[in-house]
Formats: sequence, C-alpha cells, structure tokens
Amino acid sequence: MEFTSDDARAHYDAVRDVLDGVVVGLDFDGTLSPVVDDPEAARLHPGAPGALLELAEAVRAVAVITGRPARQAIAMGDLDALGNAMLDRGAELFVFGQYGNERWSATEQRIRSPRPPAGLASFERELPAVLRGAGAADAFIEQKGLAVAVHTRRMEDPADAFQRLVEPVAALAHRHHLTVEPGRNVVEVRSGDMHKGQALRTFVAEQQASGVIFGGDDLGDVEAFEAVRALRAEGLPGLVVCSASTEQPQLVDLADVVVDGPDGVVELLGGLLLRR
Ligand SMILES: O=P(O)(O)OC[C@H]1O[C@H](O[C@H]2O[C@H](CO)[C@@H](O)[C@H](O)[C@H]2O)[C@H](O)[C@@H](O)[C@@H]1O
Repeated sequence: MEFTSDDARAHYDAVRDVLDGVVVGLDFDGTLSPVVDDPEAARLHPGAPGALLELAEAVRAVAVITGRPARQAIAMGDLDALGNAMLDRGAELFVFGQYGNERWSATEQRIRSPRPPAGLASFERELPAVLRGAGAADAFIEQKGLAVAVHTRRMEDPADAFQRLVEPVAALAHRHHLTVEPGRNVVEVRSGDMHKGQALRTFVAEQQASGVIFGGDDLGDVEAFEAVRALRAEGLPGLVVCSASTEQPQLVDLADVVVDGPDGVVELLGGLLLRR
C-alpha cells in the first residue's frame, strides 16, 4: 500500500477514526475480481469474501458498485451467499449494478432496474456493420440489457483494435444519444443518466454515513473518485483507493492510496481493521 501524499495518510487515519459510520464502495472487475480474458469467467478474488465479511461488521454498510449487470455480479461473486452471511452478523451488503442504474440488497433480495435507454436497440442493430468498417468484426459484444460493451482483450492486438474502433463506436453511440465509457480493452455504451459518483453519493446520504471509502481501477470509477473528494471538501472523511494496473495508470494520480490490484485491495480491507 502506497500513500500518494502526506495528506493521504491523514485521510486514511480519518476514515479509520470513524470506521463504524463509514460506507465502503468497491468496484468489481479489476478491484474485487482479477481481470481475466473472458468477461464471463471473472470471479471474486479468493480472499475477498472473508475480507468483506469482516469489514462489513465494522462499518456502516458495504456496496459493490459495478458496470456489470447486478444479476451477473451477484452470480459471479456469489454475493447472495455473502450477503446472507453478512445479515447473520447484523451487517448489510448492497450491489449497485450498471453504474448505479440497478440496485440490490441482501435484505431485499431483488433487483430494481430501469428500462433500457431509448436508442440502445438501434445501436445494437447497427454495431456489427460499424465494427466491420473499423476492421474489428471479431470484437466481443457483451449485451448487458441496459448497455453494450465491446471488448478487444481477446483480439490479436487489443490496444490497436481499441484505437481503431473507439471513434466509430462513439460516433454511432452519439447518433443514438448514448454515452460512451472507455475502459480496460473495452468500450461501453449506455445511458448518460447515471454514474458511479452519483450512486456513491446516494449511498452515503441514505446510510447517513460519517465517512466514505471507494476503491476502483478503471475510467468508469473516476466519477466515484471525484465524489469522495467532493464529499471530503464538504467535511466528510473520505479515502480514494486505486487498484493499480499497468493498463490504466492515470487513476493513480486521483487516489490517496495505491495498491497492487485485487491482491492489494484485499490486504487493504483487512488492514483497515487492525488496531492503530
Ligand atoms: O465496473 P466494473 O465492475 O469494473 O466493470 C467494468 C466492466 O468490466 C468487465 O470488463 C473488464 O473485466 C473483464 C474480466 O476481467 C475483462 O476481460 C475486460 O477486458 C475488462 O474491461 C465487464 O465485462 C463489463 O461488462 C464491465 O462493465
């Protein structure tokens, strides 16, 4: 774990001082789940369930805030079992899927989800032709119900393929009034009505939190990083954790604490509980 400044150490101490009132928001892929080639093969880091269970008992509430559909994140992370284990200990788990558009809690056990954005169905119909035109016909298209992700990780040169397709895909998305979210070898297209920062702010408010921690690894997490900083400026203790990778180095500058991917995240979560 590396602090990015002297202030960062103070922010870490400040959230630990009010830990029982803190809400913890964590991204899934690249933060709680090691990045793998096949998006459908992603699973929680083996140390994550235990670390989250221990942490949940000590804080106000824990949420997984992910770009994935909530249903998928729950299945991949076995989060319903984890949520039940938390409930047994008097703690609560939330999952905010599709960048906060979907909501699930261990208590409610059901997903609340809006309708797909207008324009998404037309975008999906026109996408294959646009990918062919960009020389990226074999990009993997992940249909997420409320969004579409175009993946290049399993292509011959993922970075080059990403560069070839990002602009044409963005142009198509904008024609259908949709937002583009570039990420680690992926371009996501979705509604612009919600982002992780807004989801985190709502979570903080409804839990009446006295502090906030957020950890993420990719550009879709930047709004949540900014939300923690804004809340801190309003007087709420807050900590931004970057789950670092060589694929997305620019997030490091926005964080207070930098850790080495999901291994480092699990270690940090355990460390929060150690006696000062
Ligand atoms: O907000 P997140 O939980 O980080 O989800 C963001 C997107 O992550 C997934 O893609 C990423 O992880 C895959 C599995 O490790 C990897 O193969 C891919 O290259 C990454 O971009 C997921 O497939 C998307 O639906 C999520 O929105």
